[in-house]
Amino acid sequence: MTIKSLRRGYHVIKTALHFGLDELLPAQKTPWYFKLARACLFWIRNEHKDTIGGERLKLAMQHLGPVYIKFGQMLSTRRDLLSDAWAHELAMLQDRVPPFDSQLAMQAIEEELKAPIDSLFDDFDPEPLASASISQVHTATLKSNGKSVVLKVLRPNVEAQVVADLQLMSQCANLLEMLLGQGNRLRPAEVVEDYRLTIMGELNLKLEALNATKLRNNFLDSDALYIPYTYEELCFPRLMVMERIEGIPVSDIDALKAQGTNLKLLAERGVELFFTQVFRDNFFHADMHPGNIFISRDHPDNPYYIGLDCGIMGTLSEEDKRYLAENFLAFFNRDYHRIAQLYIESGWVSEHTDVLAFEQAVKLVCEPMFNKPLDEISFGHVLLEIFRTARQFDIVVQPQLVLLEKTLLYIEGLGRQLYPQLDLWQTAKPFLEQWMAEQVGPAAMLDKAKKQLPFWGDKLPEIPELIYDNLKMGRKLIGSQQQMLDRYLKHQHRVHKSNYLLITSAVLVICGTLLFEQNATLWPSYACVGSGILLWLVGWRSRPKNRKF
Ligand SMILES: Nc1ncnc2c1ncn2[C@@H]1O[C@H](COP(=O)(O)OP(=O)(O)OP(=O)(O)O)[C@@H](O)[C@H]1O
Repeated sequence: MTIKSLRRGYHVIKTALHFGLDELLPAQKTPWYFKLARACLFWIRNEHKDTIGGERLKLAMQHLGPVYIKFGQMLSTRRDLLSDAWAHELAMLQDRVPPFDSQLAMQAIEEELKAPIDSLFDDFDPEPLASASISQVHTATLKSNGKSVVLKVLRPNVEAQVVADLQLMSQCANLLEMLLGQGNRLRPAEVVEDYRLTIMGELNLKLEALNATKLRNNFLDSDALYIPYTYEELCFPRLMVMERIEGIPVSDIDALKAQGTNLKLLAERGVELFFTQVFRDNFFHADMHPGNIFISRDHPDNPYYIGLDCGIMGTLSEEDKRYLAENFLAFFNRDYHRIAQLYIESGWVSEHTDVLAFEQAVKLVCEPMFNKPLDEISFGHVLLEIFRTARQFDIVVQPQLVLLEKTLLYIEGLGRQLYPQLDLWQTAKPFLEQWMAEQVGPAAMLDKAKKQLPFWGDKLPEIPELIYDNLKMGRKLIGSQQQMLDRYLKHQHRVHKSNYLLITSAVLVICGTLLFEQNATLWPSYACVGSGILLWLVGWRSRPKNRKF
């Protein structure tokens, strides 16, 4: 631990105590040494006694800076762990932070490009277009084609700051886990690990550029989503250059209305996009907060989304996808038993779960939803509530499912904001039904066979050789089996012969003994015993040496 990290640690502890976060721990679970340590820091007082818990946490995170602000934002999406009130407070955290010095930005850009900015760009604007917790965005014109672009550059030293803060966070999380006990539903260590994966993904802009290109290619022919072009040859871990887009922020409903955007179509397209990304492409944008989504200004009657910031993308396994689709369908068919079964079959909950108890719990979650009009039912909330329920049954929620549930909540929230009567089921059902039919119908079989074709194409030339080798091996096998049989028969023959001689010798010895007692002449008796001994010797010698053949 360096002096710097000790100072940072002290700053974090001071902030936590200053906002009274220690008082939020249940008193009965706080051990004596924790209370003693708190008493030793008596000069740091809780100055927010009148503020409620969620708000105190929000203020503390705001005070601690960008890494904690982003952590708070992520935490706000873990509604399976936090109560709605706390999640609501944390969702209000804004990571629009003051820009950093343009000189530093330009220096970082030139270091990555290994060339002066004006050798590649015209009109570079030192005034940032936007400035967020991790990066800052500047506009320019690309010299080679005259197109408007943006340069997204990481904040100076942001990686070191993130790593140091993460280390501290995971130490605090481990301490908290110790205080609250392993079984606590907050699972601080798991949450911090989840955050680590998320934020580390955002720290590599080269990776973000690759994600953006992949998503762009998936939707090249789409009239629902546009992803700006990234100039991959100008993308590096700390710098990303992409096409500049013009759009209306999706949260600016007034501006969307003013230009006559077809909001119903837009909301429905949002749901379609989600299902297409998850089920068709298995590659979904998992950071769809309103700051990353813009709406086209052209043809507002047929509007499309513009997506930015592909740092966090999600994928599901084929199995998870199928279980998820079946889950949605089972939910709308009110088949709670099937939902419970699906959770167990998929391995999302332990196989030792009491299915009936779990089914009852799922029913308690789902049934009230059906008393609502369809346009008020929320897939995201259903999934969220089922996760919360499943936690009581010791579910290990897969990170990719949490990402998906979070994205679904965003999409739904967005859709309902755009068009409050949005009927998610009507929009999603045809898609899901078609997808399921494609998975299990004859077309799916044909498709799977088609997918196997390259494999068989590869293996086909080897088949005659394999057949020849197998036949040869078969012939050898028959030959060796025949030899084994011959050996066995010979062995049996020797065993029988030896047994016959031994029994005969025993009979002759017995006869010789009887003759010896009854006859005055002794030679027949000696002859019997002698030939008996001779036969015994021959029989003993002809015995097979070992029992194996
Ligand atoms: N291609 C672009 N064209 C126009 N503006 C852009 C473009 N890319 C980013 N911006 C602007 O910069 C802002 C920040 O970009 P982005 O969301 O990618 O950064 P970030 O650091 O990942 O922020 P956060 O993760 O907090 O959302 C966007 O909200 C948008 O206003």
